[in-house]
Amino acid sequence: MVAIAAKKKKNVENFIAKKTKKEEAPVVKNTKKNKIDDILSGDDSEQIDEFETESGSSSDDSEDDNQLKDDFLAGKNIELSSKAIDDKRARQQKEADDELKLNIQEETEFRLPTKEELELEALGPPDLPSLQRRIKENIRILSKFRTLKQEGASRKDYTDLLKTDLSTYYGYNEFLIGMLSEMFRPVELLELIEAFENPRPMCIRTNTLKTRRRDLADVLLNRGVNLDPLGKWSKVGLIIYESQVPIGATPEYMAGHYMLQSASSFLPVMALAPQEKEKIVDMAAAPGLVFANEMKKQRLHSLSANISRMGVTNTIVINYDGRELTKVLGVNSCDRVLLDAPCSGTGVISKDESVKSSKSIEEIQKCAHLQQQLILAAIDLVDANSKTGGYVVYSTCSIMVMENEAVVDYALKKRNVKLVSCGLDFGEEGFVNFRQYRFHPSLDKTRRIYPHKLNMDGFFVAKYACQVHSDTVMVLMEPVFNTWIFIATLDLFCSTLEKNYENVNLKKVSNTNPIPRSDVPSETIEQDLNLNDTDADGQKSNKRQRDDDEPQETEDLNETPLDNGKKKPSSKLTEKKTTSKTNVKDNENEVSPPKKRKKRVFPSREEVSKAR
Ligand SMILES: C[S@@+](CC[C@H](N)C(=O)[O-])C[C@H]1O[C@@H](n2cnc3c(N)ncnc32)[C@H](O)[C@@H]1O
Repeated sequence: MVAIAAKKKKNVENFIAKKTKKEEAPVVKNTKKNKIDDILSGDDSEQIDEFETESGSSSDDSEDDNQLKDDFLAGKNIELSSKAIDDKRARQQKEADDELKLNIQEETEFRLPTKEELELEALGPPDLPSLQRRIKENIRILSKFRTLKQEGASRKDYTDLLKTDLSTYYGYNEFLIGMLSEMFRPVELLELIEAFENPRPMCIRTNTLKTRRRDLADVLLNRGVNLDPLGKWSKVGLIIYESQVPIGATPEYMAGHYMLQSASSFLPVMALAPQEKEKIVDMAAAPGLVFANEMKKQRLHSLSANISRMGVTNTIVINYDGRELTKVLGVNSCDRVLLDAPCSGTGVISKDESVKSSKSIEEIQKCAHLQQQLILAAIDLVDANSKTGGYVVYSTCSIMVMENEAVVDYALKKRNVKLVSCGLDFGEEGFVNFRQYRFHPSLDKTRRIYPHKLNMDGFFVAKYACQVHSDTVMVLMEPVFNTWIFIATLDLFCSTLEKNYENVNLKKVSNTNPIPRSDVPSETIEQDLNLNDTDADGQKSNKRQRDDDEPQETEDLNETPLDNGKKKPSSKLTEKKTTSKTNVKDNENEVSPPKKRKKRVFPSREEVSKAR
């Protein structure tokens, strides 16, 4: 006992020493105590409190105070000390006055640049500090528009400038910045974009087949890894702040004690939520089987390597296009399907900056079309009459509505399934209304994860599920590149997994397909998604071409956002949207020539990051 206590104490000391060195943790602030509470016993809390006190004592103020204290102790004249205090106060007052003056100056000075000024600006390299100031000022004005706006200027003048400035400053293409600005208010848009500039914290998932999180944390702490539990919602995750050893090459990693995984990626398996009794009892009674399918041959090697490293033994790796799986495994042959679909990656820009400028409407449509096909195949694999149910979880690391709510809504219309809660008590509700689109009301049961809100990768989860009482077959469709397979398996086998989540999101209620729903408006986003006449179900789509003069809604930066960041459907109609829509359609069908645009001069990536 004494030896264990001493070891724990040493761990704490190590931990504290490391914490002092590291920068402030991105997700969990003030967590040293939490961590110790969670990982170790309470004996060392005094030291931790001490550390916290010490760590907060290096400000300018305390330096000044120490100086005063030293002077006083050295017997210097008390008047001197008093003068020093007065000087300090005067200095602080002057700084505050200067800042106030600067603010007033900025408030009165900001004006929208003229067309000529903008044209001139576009000819030279961008002045990034001025752009940054202008973005901030613009957003400040937009958030108090009536009071602060320039006389005669419209909201659109400001939002157009904002979109252009954001594109130039952060390197986004016009399409993506336009899409994002339709989803978020200006302040939140900037928060999101800023969040994409920074990496998310590294997380690991404990392989509970081989170890316990507490033991793993202990070993890693001793190796010089600075870590914390990943929050109350996960019992197996650890967040890594800093490490003196490569996390992907420790002996514990090699031995399959953990898996590197982003926090968002924990969610689909949580949403699938096999319940403890079902898993353990039923699995022991009739061992579970996981089909891990991956279409790309070159990814099979790492998939198999992971499976074997993690000690997973109940898995069959197969190599098919997910859309063909019903032919391979049979229609209505499975109890659950997890579809972590291939997507545009617009939720993980911090991992892949190229997404900022490489994604176009055509590419998003292409992804969405494939996702539609995959989700139908996933549902078709599930047996609605299965004793255990038949749940499908759909997830993407995209934040585009077209790849998420629109795909889920599409499946609701094409199959006899229903949405139920994901069982995740965080994240934003999925959109029910977006621009002119109206999705099924139950879409509010899906979950959106944003980096600026939760410091997790942008993600979307919807659970397509049937009630399960014991697991016999689980198909991880396509997605299992390197994680789901054993994660799902671990969750099936182990009693330490997350639970207490409502078990269903989209429930397959019948193996027959529905007649078209009449409770939704005929025009939905799916019509925008289908690039050709055949829909994802292989049937002729009833896609209706939008008349060019059909009224469109305003850009959402011009609309009043709802409190939760969603936009109220607006009845205000503008020409602008019709124009941009026509341009998109022009690309597809060449109806009319797109408007000529001046080519913008973008700074090089190096230029931008250097300046920033
Ligand atoms: C989002 S990733 C899956 C990531 C995985 N779940 C993980 O956590 O590591 C999507 C995967 O879908 C695969 N894929 C793309 N098109 C597919 C298709 N038609 N059928 C099956 N898999 C496909 C890609 O090769 C990629 O590995």
